[in-house]
Amino acid sequence: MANVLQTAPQDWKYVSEGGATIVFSYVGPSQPALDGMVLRLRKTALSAANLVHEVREWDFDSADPEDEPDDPSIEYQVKCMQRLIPAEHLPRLQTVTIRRSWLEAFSVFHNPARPEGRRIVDEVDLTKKKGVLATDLVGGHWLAVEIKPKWAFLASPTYLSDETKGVKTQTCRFCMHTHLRTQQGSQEITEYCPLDLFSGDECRILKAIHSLWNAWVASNATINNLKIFAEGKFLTPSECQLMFADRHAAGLDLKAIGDAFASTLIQPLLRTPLLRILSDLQRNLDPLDIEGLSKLWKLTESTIAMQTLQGSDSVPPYTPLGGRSPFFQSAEPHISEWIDFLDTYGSTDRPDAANVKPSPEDLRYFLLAYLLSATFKDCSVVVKLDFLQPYPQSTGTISSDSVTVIDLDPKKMSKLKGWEKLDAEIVRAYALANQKTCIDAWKSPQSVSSSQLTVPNRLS
Ligand SMILES: O=P(O)(O)O[C@@H]1[C@@H](OP(=O)(O)O)[C@H](OP(=O)(O)O)[C@H](O)[C@H](OP(=O)(O)O)[C@H]1OP(=O)(O)O
Ligand SMILES: Nc1ncnc2c1ncn2[C@@H]1O[C@H](COP(=O)(O)OP(=O)(O)OP(=O)(O)O)[C@@H](O)[C@H]1O
Repeated sequence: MANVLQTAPQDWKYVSEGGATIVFSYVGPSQPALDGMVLRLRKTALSAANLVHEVREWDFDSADPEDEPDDPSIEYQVKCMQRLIPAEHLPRLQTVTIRRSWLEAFSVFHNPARPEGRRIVDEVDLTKKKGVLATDLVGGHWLAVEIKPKWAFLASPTYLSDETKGVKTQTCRFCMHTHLRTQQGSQEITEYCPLDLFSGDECRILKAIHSLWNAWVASNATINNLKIFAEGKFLTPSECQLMFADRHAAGLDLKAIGDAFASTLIQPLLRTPLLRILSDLQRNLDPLDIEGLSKLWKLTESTIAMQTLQGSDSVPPYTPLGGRSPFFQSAEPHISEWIDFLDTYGSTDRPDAANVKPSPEDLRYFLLAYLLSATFKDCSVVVKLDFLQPYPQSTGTISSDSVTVIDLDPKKMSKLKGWEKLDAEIVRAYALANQKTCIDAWKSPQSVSSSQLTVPNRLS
């Protein structure tokens, strides 16, 4: 196992972070186990961190790292993701041991490099004894473009309510969410629509790239849907000339640089099978929509309740979606259950979304499927590119396309309730808006005409 405890904080360089983790690339003295790798560490909210500092100041260095399981992303990738995504599109991951005193020094050293907006809400989780070492996708002699594409499909109408069907089958979730965010005061205005990026159509993918670029420029690189790195350096628009080989960019304005960027990025995006794989997975794993899933939860609960409490008129209250139901298994899935789920998902016996039964087995299947779909809706794609030329050329030093997917962490059952609430909020806000039409290039023509999931009136 690579030993990061023998490295100093200055042997690492801050790369970037998301809501849950923070990533550093190794820049210290050459050692085969660490060269070309990044360290991905879990974060914790500052309030939670303070609580832990107070209560458990004493024992972290002495605790045995073996007592802590590996970061869930490792097992999830090895046992699940590798069955769904070809290995060449996944980074290599391995577990490493860390220690509180090492993390403390590390965190103090690197905190100033973090964006203020992140620094005031969370910090490296000092209680963790394990981190993840991964292939460094941004740190070499190339341009790395990271796109967080988000939701790739329009909801299937099958289980939608009459109130939401019109909206959800016309406008994609990302565009509706952008509208809500704008209403809530977000300055990050974007015209990007994921359905363009996932369309497979050159003009539409170019449109998506230009929209991402414009939002990147307008936000001064603070949007989370597009990040650009040159030799590991996170770029802002004022540093765009670093995207070019030599000094070709001199005299080019941001519009011309955006054109060069789009005409270079379009090639790997058109060629890679990864976008289509992600879009198919998202769609196939979420055939019910959160609304259908919620109806299935209620119906399953009421069906079992009525069987259990035969003859009784008293109807139990519904457990919120994803909560602890007394009527069926609703715990967070363990890795062995994920493996069984994937066996079923890959078989001909998988439950039919057009004919869902209110049984604990079908419900459990669609719950896990939804969680897995959520992982693919929230992952990012990193594309390795040659440095730009002012006028696009077909030759390049990066011989084969490298398009890799990152952030494939498992999502938790406990998120379902929040997702249901957010979905309702997004659609409610959008119903009053001037609705745009998003074109889903891969929508299957057949859809079931009427909902099979009717919650009994007295229970709805
Ligand atoms: O709900 P969404 O679509 O806004 O996605 C969240 C992301 O917001 P985004 O829309 O990309 O700006 C959000 O991204 P940021 O932290 O805002 O960069 C997280 O990825 C979050 O996942 P988790 O809670 O860290 O597991 C994401 O939450 P999940 O819905 O994937 O749980
Ligand atoms: N293997 C890698 N090589 C280089 N950079 C990486 C790698 N993995 C992650 N990063 C960088 O670190 C950032 C944070 O990682 P990641 O997206 O996995 O975090 P997260 O907290 O899970 O994100 P989210 O908020 O989407 O849940 C990424 O956006 C990317 O810029």
